[in-house]
Amino acid sequence: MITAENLSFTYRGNTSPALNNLSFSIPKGELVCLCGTNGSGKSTLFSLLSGLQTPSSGTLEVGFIIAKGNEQQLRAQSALVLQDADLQIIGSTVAEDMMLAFPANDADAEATCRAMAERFSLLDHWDSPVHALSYGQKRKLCLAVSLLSTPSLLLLDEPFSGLDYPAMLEMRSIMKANKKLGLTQIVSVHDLEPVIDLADSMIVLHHGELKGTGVPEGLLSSLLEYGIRPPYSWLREHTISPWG
Ligand SMILES: Nc1ncnc2c1ncn2[C@@H]1O[C@H](COP(=O)(O)OP(=O)(O)OP(=O)(O)O)[C@@H](O)[C@H]1O
Repeated sequence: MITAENLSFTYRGNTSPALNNLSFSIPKGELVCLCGTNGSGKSTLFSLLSGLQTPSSGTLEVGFIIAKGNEQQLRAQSALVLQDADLQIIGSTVAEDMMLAFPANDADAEATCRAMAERFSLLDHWDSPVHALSYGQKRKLCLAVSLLSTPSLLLLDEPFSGLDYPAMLEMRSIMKANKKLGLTQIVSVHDLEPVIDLADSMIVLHHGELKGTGVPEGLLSSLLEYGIRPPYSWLREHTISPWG
């Protein structure tokens, strides 16, 4: 369970808050669609949820970890997958990038990493230099590495951007599999189409304010007001059609 109560955050040197007085809760295992226009505060919320930033005021509880004050534990339990894979990959090969998630003396590390590489269809690239991977493969590598730490919260920043149709289908399959495993996932998107049918709930941000939270059906009609385009099936006949 994730709970935010009157959560606010202001960047150093800024006069207005990037997030202002947010209160919401997310049950364990949900897939949440986080949406808002550019600058609405999505990345900032991810920074707080992943322990990279500390709330300026209010509280944030992830599992039994309460920020502020426990950001280190928050970092251990939340996995943030950035939109730009090149900012996240630190190894020189797929194998090295994955193995860096474990201490050097961990005897089980290679088997665990190879199993994860297989799940993400990266095993054939095990010894490939990371610069030789495609954009989509790099993004899968980041996701695979983030899951190696068995997080309880997965934060995906624009996971569909730049992916082709088969890769988008694969990303959806990964999310569905994560959901089956009971992993809580928050997915930040500008375009709702490829994910809204998988979402249990939504969080809508606008200029750092929370404009809505709850099941998609209760929020989709209000989105245009905040510069977010509802999915086509909702505009046409107020339904959420399976994407694919
Ligand atoms: N490092 C920073 N220093 C100062 N202000 C920042 C910083 N990062 C973000 N901001 C400001 O905080 C507000 C929220 O930005 P944030 O990046 O969280 O929005 P976002 O919803 O993720 O946007 P986008 O969709 O463009 O990625 C914006 O007004 C932005 O200018």
